[in-house]
Amino acid sequence: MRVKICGIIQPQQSLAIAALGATALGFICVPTSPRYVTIEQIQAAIAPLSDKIDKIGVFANSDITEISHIVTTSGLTAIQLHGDESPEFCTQLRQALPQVEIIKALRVRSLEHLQTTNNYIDVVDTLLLDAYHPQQLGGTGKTLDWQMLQEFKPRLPWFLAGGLTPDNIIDALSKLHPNGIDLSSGVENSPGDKNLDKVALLFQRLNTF
Ligand SMILES: O=C(O)c1ccccc1NCC(=O)[C@H](O)[C@H](O)COP(=O)(O)O
Repeated sequence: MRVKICGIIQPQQSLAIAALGATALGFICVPTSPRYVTIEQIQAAIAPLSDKIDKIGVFANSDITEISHIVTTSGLTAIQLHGDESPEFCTQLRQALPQVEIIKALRVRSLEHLQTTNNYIDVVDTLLLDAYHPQQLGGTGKTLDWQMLQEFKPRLPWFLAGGLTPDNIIDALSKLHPNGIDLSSGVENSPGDKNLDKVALLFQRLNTF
């Protein structure tokens, strides 16, 4: 299973978190986020990492020129679209960056809204389900309604996100079967400052599951 730790700011934490077992690290390229990182910060965080680790840039409603510039200059290997990007936008992004994994995040508002993931099946590689918050785009610590996801079995691999912590992860995985999990605030001291003891506890719990 893929394990993504998102919202990394400090280069030394990226190496430590990869060493603890993360398969993917997320870098927030959304300027309004307290976890926002510049191209230079991403380069510094990515430099010591092995090729096996996925380096995911998180964007929200950015244009293709900007995404392409950040991805190609920083060394990111995947793009997570966390805003209101349409399937048409995803198709154009694929044409611009054919080698890069595209992950479409959906901030799930309702069961009906969840069905909109069907529109992305042919145009992205991976889906990510996050919790909806009226004021914040992500990193909210808010948990999804797992009951609502019981029947969610898309044709694409998917990440479960939203309020996951070392304390609730086993409960989540005993109810749902995502291909990956994504944690941010549940393993932090404060936005962008990851708590390595909590990250270690997460992998300890995952290893016993
Ligand atoms: O984390 C942010 O600050 C953020 C800001 C704007 C768009 C997306 C953002 N995060 C996206 C993520 O992938 C987070 O890992 C995801 O929302 C889960 O966060 P959390 O509930 O804190 O585990």
